[in-house]
Amino acid sequence: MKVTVVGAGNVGATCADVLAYREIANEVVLLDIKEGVAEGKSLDIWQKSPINLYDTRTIGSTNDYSKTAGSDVVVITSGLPRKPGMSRDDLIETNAGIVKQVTENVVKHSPDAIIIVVSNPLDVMTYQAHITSQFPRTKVMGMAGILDTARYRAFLAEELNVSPKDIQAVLMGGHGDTMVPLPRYTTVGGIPVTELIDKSKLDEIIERTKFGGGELVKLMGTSAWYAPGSAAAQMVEAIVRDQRRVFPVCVKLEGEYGIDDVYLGVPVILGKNGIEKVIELDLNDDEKKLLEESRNHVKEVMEVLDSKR
Ligand SMILES: NC(=O)c1ccc[n+]([C@@H]2O[C@H](COP(=O)([O-])OP(=O)(O)OC[C@H]3O[C@@H](n4cnc5c(N)ncnc54)[C@H](O)[C@@H]3O)[C@@H](O)[C@H]2O)c1
Ligand SMILES: O=C(O)C[C@H](O)C(=O)O
Repeated sequence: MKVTVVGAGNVGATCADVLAYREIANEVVLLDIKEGVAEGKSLDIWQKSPINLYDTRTIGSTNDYSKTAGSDVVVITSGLPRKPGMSRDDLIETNAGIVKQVTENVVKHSPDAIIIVVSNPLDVMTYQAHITSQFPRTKVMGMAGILDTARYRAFLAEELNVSPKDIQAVLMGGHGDTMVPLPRYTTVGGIPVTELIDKSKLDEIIERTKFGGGELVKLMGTSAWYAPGSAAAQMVEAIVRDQRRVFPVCVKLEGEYGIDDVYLGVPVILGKNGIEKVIELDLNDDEKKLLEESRNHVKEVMEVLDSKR
């Protein structure tokens, strides 16, 4: 299996590193527009192989897409990260151009690839990759739900003083402040979370999760990369190993949840064909309302993109 990661910055390099040391692919190509960066980082990851004992070959490229040819999966992380005081949507203009240009090259050299978008604003950049590639919706998706859910699970594990491994949860909606956490579908070792934590504390954790990306931007002056890079690698793994994992993933909805033509995070089954199935949960009225608000927000930003095309 061959995987390309476009963008050798914080998220892309982390993703390539996880793909290599977990031997998720035989070959990982890291590509960046900045001279030497991708070559340097992939060489560094390769030189770590005798220490960490893996044989995934990592190859770097300065914007030479011929090296990426025939990739099975392409992860797009290229684009600006936000700085303190910015929203993800503020990145739209610059990143839409970058994602468009990158996707055109990906399609040319890897026409059968499955594309995973990471660049922000996530839902709308997934839309951009989809319209540029013209690939079926099952093969163009965005990574955000695994990350948002991981933050929620980590905060819950800390509060309950239990292993994060035992917390199962699902979050839906756009990757932003309107994301929709679902306490009804959150369990701790099979026990509904609502039996273990009081409502006000759970509400606090949900609020912290919604602004989890911003919390890190404020601390570091740029956005997160360890969890995002690992989350993207986990999606790649589910595809290349045909694991049929159930993850929240950003996908174009075509009537599911009563929503058409909008890119939103929903639970899906992820396997060798990409999105194998969109899972439709039976949401209650409050949850439906939150999802509708999230849908409206993403749709507005999609319209901004449409107006600039
Ligand atoms: N979906 C998520 O959950 C999530 C999480 C974290 C970050 N992000 C987003 O991912 C993106 C990358 O974040 P980062 O922290 O790695 O940023 P970064 O600045 O560290 O890396 C971005 C890289 O993209 C490269 N690049 C820019 N234009 C390019 C082009 N046309 N072709 C190839 N490479 C190009 C840059 O040279 C840079 O190395 C940002 O948009 C950020 O907001 C999304
Ligand atoms: O917050 C950001 O800008 C980056 C990313 O979307 C995140 O949630 O960490």
